[in-house]
Amino acid sequence: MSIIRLYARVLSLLRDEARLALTLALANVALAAALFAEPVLFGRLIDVLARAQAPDVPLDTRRLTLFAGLWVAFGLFSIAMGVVVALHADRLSHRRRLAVMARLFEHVLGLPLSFHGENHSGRLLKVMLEGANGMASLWLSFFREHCAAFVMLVVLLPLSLVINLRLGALLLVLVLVFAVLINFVLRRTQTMQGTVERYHSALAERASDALGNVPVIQSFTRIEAEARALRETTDRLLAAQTPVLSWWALATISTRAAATLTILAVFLLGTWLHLRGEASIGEIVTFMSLATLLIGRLEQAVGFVNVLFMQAPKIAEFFAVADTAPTVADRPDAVAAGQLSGAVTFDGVSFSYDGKRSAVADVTFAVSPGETVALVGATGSGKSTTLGLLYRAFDPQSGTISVDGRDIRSLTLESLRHNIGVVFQEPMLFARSIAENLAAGKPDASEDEMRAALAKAQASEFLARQPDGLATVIGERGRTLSGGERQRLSIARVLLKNPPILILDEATSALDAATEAKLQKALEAVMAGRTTFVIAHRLATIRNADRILVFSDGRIIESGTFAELVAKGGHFAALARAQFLAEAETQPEGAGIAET
Ligand SMILES: Nc1ncnc2c1ncn2[C@@H]1O[C@H](COP(=O)(O)OP(=O)(O)OP(=O)(O)O)[C@@H](O)[C@H]1O
Repeated sequence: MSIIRLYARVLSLLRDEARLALTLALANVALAAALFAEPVLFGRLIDVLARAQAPDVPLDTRRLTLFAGLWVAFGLFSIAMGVVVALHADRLSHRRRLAVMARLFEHVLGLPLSFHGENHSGRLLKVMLEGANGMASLWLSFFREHCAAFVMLVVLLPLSLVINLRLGALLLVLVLVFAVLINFVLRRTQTMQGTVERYHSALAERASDALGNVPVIQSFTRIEAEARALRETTDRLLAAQTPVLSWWALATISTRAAATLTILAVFLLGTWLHLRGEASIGEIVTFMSLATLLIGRLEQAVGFVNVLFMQAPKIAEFFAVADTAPTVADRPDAVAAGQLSGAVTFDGVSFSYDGKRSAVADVTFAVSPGETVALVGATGSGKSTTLGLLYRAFDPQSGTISVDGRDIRSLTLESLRHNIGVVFQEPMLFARSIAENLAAGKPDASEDEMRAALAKAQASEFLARQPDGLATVIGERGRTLSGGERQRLSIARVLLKNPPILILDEATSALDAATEAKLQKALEAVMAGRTTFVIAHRLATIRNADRILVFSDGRIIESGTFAELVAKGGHFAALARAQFLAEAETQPEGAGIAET
C-alpha cells in the first residue's frame, strides 16, 4: 500500500466522527488564513511608517490604526482557533485510538485458530497497540499542525507570486527543492524502514515468548542465552535503523540549509529590487515574514512525512491484521441453533492444516444424543482436530458435519458453540479471579452455582485453601495453581456452561489416580444425558464409553465397544495390552483397567 493511500485510509477511520473532524479541518483552514494575514499586515504597517519618513508626508494614522487593529483581531482569532483545535484534536484522536484498538481486538479474537497458530500473541499485541498509537499520532498531528501547514502552502505560494512575481518564484523554487529531496529520501529508505518494523515485531514476539516461558528458561539455565538472542535482534534492528536515521538527518539538515539560503536570497533580491524602485520596504518585510512562515510550514511538512514514514509500517501491519478475513464465519443465511439435543454426524470429513498433509482424512461416524464416544490413537493421529471441527475451530475441506441433522455451517457460530462445552488439553485459564474464570461458562452464575460446580469437579477442597476464595486471582494461565487444580477448574467452568455436547480432551490427564477416580464418577454423572466425546490416552478412563473410535494418521481404523475391540484383537487390543503391562509394572496395586 502506498504511503498516500495508507494515510487516506488512516484519515477515513475518522468517519465515525466525520462532523467534528470536518469542523476541525475547517478551523485549520481559518487558522492558516489568519496566519497568512499577519505578515501582509505587518508589511502594510511598515509601508505606512516608511512613507511618513518623507518630508511633508504626515503619518496616515487612519490606515495605521486600521492595519494595527486588524492585526490584533487576526492574532486573537488565531489564538482562539488554535486552542479549540488543540483541545478537540487531542480528544478526538484519543477516542479514535481506543475505538480502533477495541475493534481490532474483537476482530482478532474472532479469527480462526489457524491464524493464531501462525501469529504469536506478543506480535499481535504489538501490532494492535503500536498501530493504534501510530494512527493517533497521525490524527493528532494532522489537526494540530499538518492540515494548517498544507493549507498554508497551497494558499501561500500562489499569493506570494501575486504579491511579487520574482520573490514568489524564489519561494516556489524552495518548495520544489524540499519536495525533490524528501521524495528522494523516502524512496531510499522505505524498504529499509519495513525491515526495521519486522525486527520490532520479532523483538516483541521473542520477548513475550520468553516471558511466557520463564520456568523453562530458568530450569534449563537459558537466561543468558535468551538475553543474548534478544540483544542480537536489537543489534540487527539498530543496524537496519541507523541508515534510515542518517538519511532523514541529512534531509533535515539539507532542508534547513535550503531554507537559510532562501531567506538570504529573498533579502538580497528584495534589496536589489528596492534599489531599482521595483519593491517597497514593506514588500521586503512581508516577503521575509512570508518566507519564514513558509519555511516553518515546509519544515512541519517534512516532519509530518517523517512521522508518517516511521509509522507507516506499523499501521500497514495493523491493516493487514484488520483485513484478515475470518475463514470460519457465519453464512449470510445462518440461523440460530437453539437448544440442540446432540446427535452428531461426520460424513466423509477431511481436513488439512497446510493444504498438503491430511490431519483428518475421510472420517465418518454417527453418534446418538447422550452417547459417550471415546477417541483413541497415537499422539498426532487427529483426535483433537476432529473434535475441533465439530465446534468449527476450522472448517473441513471436504465432507459434512451435522448436529441434529443440520449442517453445522447452516447454524450461527455463536449458537453452535453455545451448545458445545470443551475441556481443553491445556486448561487455558485467564489471569483473573477464580469466579471470573468460572463466569466464562455462565456469566450470570451465582456464587452458590459456582461452588456447586467446583464441588462436582472435586475442587471444593482446593477452593478452601485459596486465600480469597472465589476472588483469588490465579496468575497468568493459572500459574499459581497446580496442573490438577487447573484442570478441575476448567472442568467446573464447562459444568456451569451445561451444554448438550461435551468434549473432554485429556481432561483428567493431570490428576492423581485417587482424584481422577473421584472425578471420573463426577464426570460420568455430568456426561449422563449429554453427547460426550472423550479423548484419553489412559484407556482405563474410557472403559465405559458406548463406542470407541480408534484413530491412526487422521483415519478411523477401528470402532466398537471396549469389549468388542479387545475381542477383535486388532490395533486397540494391542494398545490395551501394552497399557496393562505398563500399569502392572509401574503400579502393581494401582487402578489398572481390570480393576476399574
Ligand atoms: N495448529 C496446527 N497447525 C498445523 N498443524 C497442526 C496444528 N494442530 C495440529 N496439527 C497437526 O495435525 C495433526 C493432528 O493433530 P491433533 O492435535 O489433532 O492430534 P491428536 O491425535 O489430538 O494428538 P494428541 O493426542 O497428541 O493430542 C498432527 O500431525 C499435528 O502436528
